[in-house]
Amino acid sequence: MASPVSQIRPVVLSRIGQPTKLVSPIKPDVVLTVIEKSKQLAAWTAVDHHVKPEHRVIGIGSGSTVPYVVERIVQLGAEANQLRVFIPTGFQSKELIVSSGLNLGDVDQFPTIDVTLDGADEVDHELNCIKGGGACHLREKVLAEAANTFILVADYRKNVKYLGTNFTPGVPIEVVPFAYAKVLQNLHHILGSPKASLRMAVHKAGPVVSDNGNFIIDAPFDLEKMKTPYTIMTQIKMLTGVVEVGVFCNMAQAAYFGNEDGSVTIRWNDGRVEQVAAAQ
Ligand SMILES: O=C[C@H](O)[C@H](O)[C@H](O)COP(=O)(O)O
Repeated sequence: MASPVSQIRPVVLSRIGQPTKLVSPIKPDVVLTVIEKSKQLAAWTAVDHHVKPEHRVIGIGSGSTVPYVVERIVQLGAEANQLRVFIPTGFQSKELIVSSGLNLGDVDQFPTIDVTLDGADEVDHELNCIKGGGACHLREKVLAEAANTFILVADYRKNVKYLGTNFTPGVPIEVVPFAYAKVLQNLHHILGSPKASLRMAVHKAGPVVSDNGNFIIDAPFDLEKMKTPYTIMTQIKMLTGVVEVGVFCNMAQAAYFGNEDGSVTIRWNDGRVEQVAAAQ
């Protein structure tokens, strides 16, 4: 299948007296700042390491880092991708897959995925992570579980010792709408998150509604509690009305972090940490 972005070339914006700026072809309105460049480095390197020629079913996550995953996959060429099917984690990644000319599938057709690549809001040294800053964590967790290999991609700000260090809105929790007030009450008074709140939409009156028609609660916990993410995750998940919790434990094989200096840090689930030069 021909891809509209199969001939990706970096776009160089240059005006007299101004520094040259790289612009991503897949995000043409985004000048590659250090942070954007870091996301791209992580994504490209992860694709180079984990998307193998024999892979046929590939999970595509959500967020602002994942477009660079798709950018690199498209660079593999139409021939490499023609027998592949790409599974989205929500509306955004579905649009990304379709607009990139890649074949779209769904996890109910392909419950086993070769590799899923996804972003994260924060990742600790044991590869536990917070996800759901974009309200996509339910589908993301399903695709992470369905994958033989689950890989995280992020910029250097997400590489932390303990969850909740830089990402402060709290743990994203998807809840069925009619139960939100009760779940909030339980978070405030039983689980120790007095500032837990319903996520409100920005350009719409009322709450954020997920791709699954549910509400999202953000529940910040103190750092001591976040040092045991599995416990927090299971306690929240036990609350009636909770559909999924944006804490992922023991799921990722590796996390790729693009750094400010152009290198990439790779954390593996066996504790190894590697520093590699960026993908070209
Ligand atoms: O719901 C959104 C997802 O979990 C994203 O993968 C996460 O928020 C990270 O997004 P970004 O790459 O934009 O930081």
